[in-house]
Amino acid sequence: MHDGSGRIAVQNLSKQFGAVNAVQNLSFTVEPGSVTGFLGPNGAGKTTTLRMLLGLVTPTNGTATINGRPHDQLGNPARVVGSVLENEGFHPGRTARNHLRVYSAAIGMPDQRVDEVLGLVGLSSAADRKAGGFSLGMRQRLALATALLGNPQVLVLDEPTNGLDPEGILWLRNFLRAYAREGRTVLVSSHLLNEVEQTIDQVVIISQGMTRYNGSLDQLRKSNQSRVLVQSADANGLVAALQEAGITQVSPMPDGRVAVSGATVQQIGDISAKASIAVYGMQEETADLERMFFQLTQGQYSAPPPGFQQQGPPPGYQGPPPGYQGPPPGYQGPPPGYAPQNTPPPGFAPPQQFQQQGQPPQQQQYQQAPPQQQAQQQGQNEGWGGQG
Ligand SMILES: Nc1ncnc2c1ncn2[C@@H]1O[C@H](COP(=O)(O)OP(=O)(O)OP(=O)(O)O)[C@@H](O)[C@H]1O
Repeated sequence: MHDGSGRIAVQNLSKQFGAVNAVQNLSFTVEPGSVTGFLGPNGAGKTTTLRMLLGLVTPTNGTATINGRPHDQLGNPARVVGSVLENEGFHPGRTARNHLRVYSAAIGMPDQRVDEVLGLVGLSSAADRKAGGFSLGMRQRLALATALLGNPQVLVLDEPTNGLDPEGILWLRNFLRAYAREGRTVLVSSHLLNEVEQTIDQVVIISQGMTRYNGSLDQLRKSNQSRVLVQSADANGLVAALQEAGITQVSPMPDGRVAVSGATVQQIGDISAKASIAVYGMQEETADLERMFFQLTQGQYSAPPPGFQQQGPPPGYQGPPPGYQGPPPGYQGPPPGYAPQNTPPPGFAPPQQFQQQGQPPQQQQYQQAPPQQQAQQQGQNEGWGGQG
């Protein structure tokens, strides 16, 4: 039997598809009581890892367990773990209620649970509509309702914000945080840190199939990795001089400045003086979370997000706080082959979040759960438009 701990443990997990190393020696644990973000750029190996955890793909090496057991040894797994993976299919001619009844019967839950989960995801008023006519956001909710049927201790969601409008994202955030507060385990994958940043407390960051960071989001935020922006008489000369001195995280910026990580202002000043390059100014800049995520996963982006290099420190910024002690615990170094890239190659498509900015919110297409169903949510879900 499983140990009932709610813990997810991934140990030395690898998956090779022919020549593709989709996941390489990945290890992390996810504890109950918090929402953990499983983050990495497109193709990092998130879906493959989750599919191994859910028994849908056989690992080449290593183990992925829930409650100390692989998925196929969980007994009635739907009562332990609920999941929503990409491309969930529904019979288009079947109503939401009937779809849920089929699944509910298959895992031995009473029909009454169907109405409960419809209420939990705010689909009660659409219960008798055919799933074929549902919007993407509604299909996401129906998939979540299906995952919740077994009242599982562990919830695993792959890119759950896809297709949700801002209101839906807020609703999902409140729902997941409340679910975790009940002592359950929630693991949510995303390639967009900013979409899950306000939802998660713990984070596992992977890139190129390997773990880059595993720890609390707060710790990552507080680590204050900084860089120095240098205005000099000769940017190329300064880059060469710094690299010769063994400082490798050096990137010329479009505005003529040079961004340097892993070196102090004094070191940079000494190196430029030795190379006889005049320095007109230096600014220390603390990394924001988005930039740290980018740094941790940089090897896999084809180019930095637009504006990435241009960001300056906020007004009033006075350098890193006293006591800065380097990268956070859990940081496992830059990806192999990391090389700063400053100019997007031809055909560069910016990450999705930048394409999405400025789009009008979609019209709300279904109704807030009635009060008695909200009550069923044990105070956890504040409903549409609820406050985070
Ligand atoms: N069935 C498969 N056969 C061959 N290669 C695969 C298969 N599934 C995944 N891959 C490859 O494994 C790598 C990791 O893919 P995966 O879908 O796990 O990444 P991901 O982090 O979930 O990406 P995304 O954010 O785009 O969903 C990719 O290079 C992908 O092309």
